[in-house]
Amino acid sequence: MTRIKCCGMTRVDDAVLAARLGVDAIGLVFTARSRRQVGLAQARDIVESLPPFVATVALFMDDEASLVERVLEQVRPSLLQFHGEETDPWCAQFGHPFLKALAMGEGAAGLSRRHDYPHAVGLLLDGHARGEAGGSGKAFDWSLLPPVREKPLIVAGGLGPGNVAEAVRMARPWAVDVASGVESAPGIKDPARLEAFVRAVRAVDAE
Ligand SMILES: O=C(O)c1ccccc1N[C@@H]1O[C@H](COP(=O)(O)O)[C@@H](O)[C@H]1O
Repeated sequence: MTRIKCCGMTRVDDAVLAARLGVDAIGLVFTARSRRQVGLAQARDIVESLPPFVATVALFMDDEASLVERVLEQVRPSLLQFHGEETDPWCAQFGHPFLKALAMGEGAAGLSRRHDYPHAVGLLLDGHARGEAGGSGKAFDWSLLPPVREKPLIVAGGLGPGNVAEAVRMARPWAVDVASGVESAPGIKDPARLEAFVRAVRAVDAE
């Protein structure tokens, strides 16, 4: 079964709906480089609204270690996600499981960096170019995913209800991750689009 992460949650109601629809993980963006940035109290409210077995992922992009530490202490996310130029030892310093995002804007070059992160529990391949923020709605060539995977691979970037089935069929990833493709505005999830996204993934899983 393909896991689903819905990133850039800013409202309790959206997170509760995502959980009800069967989303496996929600993402909370703490970097100031995002239009979906949440504060600590807002993030804690969202995390506390979730039922058991829905994972929470705290996203950073070249942020200070002190911010990551505050989030770990006050929000207690299941996983960290690093979206910038962070190195493997830097990401590992928190002693908390993390995903490392690789920018797939230059195609296979991004994928070649997967060997640089031995401590990551998974790699998130996003369509943005190196140095750019994610959450931009840019897709990459899903046929680039290698057949042999040392770690879980998560496909992100430019996914939505209309193309996620094709992405899953082509790439057979561990999980898919979506932000802008299920929104009516940055950080505001659209219930119909979110439901259609989950349905599309589950339909391919059932094929
Ligand atoms: O969502 C953001 O605002 C964001 C900001 C900075 C780095 C990463 C960000 N989001 C991640 O990007 C992927 C792809 O987003 P989209 O679906 O193309 O809009 C998203 O899933 C987040 O993991």
